[in-house]
Amino acid sequence: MQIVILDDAAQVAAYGANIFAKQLLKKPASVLGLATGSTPVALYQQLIEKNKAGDISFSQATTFNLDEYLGLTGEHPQSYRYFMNEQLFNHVDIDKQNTHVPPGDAVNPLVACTEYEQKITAAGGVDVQLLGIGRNGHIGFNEPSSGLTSRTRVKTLTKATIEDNARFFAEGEYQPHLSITMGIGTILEAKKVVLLATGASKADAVHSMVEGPLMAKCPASALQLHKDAVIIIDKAAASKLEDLEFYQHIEAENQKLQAHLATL
Ligand SMILES: N[C@@H]1[C@@H](O)[C@H](O)[C@@H](COP(=O)(O)O)O[C@@H]1O
Repeated sequence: MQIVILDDAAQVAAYGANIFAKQLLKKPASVLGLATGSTPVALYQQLIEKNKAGDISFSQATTFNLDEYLGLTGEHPQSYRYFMNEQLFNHVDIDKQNTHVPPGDAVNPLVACTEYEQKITAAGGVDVQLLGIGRNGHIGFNEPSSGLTSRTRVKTLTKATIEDNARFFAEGEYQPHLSITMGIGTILEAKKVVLLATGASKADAVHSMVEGPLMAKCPASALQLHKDAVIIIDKAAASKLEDLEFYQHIEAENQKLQAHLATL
């Protein structure tokens, strides 16, 4: 794991956006794995700005989102399809036909899960997967106890996740308890994964992910198995890491090496 500790959420978003921008410059027809939640919003804003400035283009890109609420259509304002349209797709030069979010209104959700996996494979697999993390260590909607080799499937949300996400729903509004999510095994097949976490409320989850044992109780700990996982966090989210100074030292050395390599 590469652990990048930055001062604040704005720096986290900028660092993450640069990874995606570089990926699009290197390979315009990239397959990008995308995430919802409040954390990636600032990163998407940066990508929109870079696109409007003509620095990057999504015209050849394909995207696959991690998850969707089961029971909501893409027109529902709390659906993740709606979120992605609002936060990114409507503002960049992407062909919406090439954007994929698991179908929350699928007649047969099990078939939809298999088809989603097939589409990812047919696209050549995900080049860079963006992730947030839940306070309980979930990635996508892979809640604690999720199989570490799981594939796209229907998952039941925990009470804690429902409560965390209740802020997006109006009082009395129907809030789904089920989702379709890429599995942990699906996520681990991305060539690179980039996880963002900001704020003190994520400090315990970040600690378990980075320094805890590999365990289904903390689904994000599965990223310890990935050969190219970049964890970008602010100081508040890093505040419970035991070896904080060591990670900062590694990153400083890493920056020096990158600067040297750029001169060759
Ligand atoms: N399914 C999403 C996750 O993909 C996201 O990482 C998490 C954290 O969201 P936030 O960034 O708002 O804390 O929320 C939801 O449960």
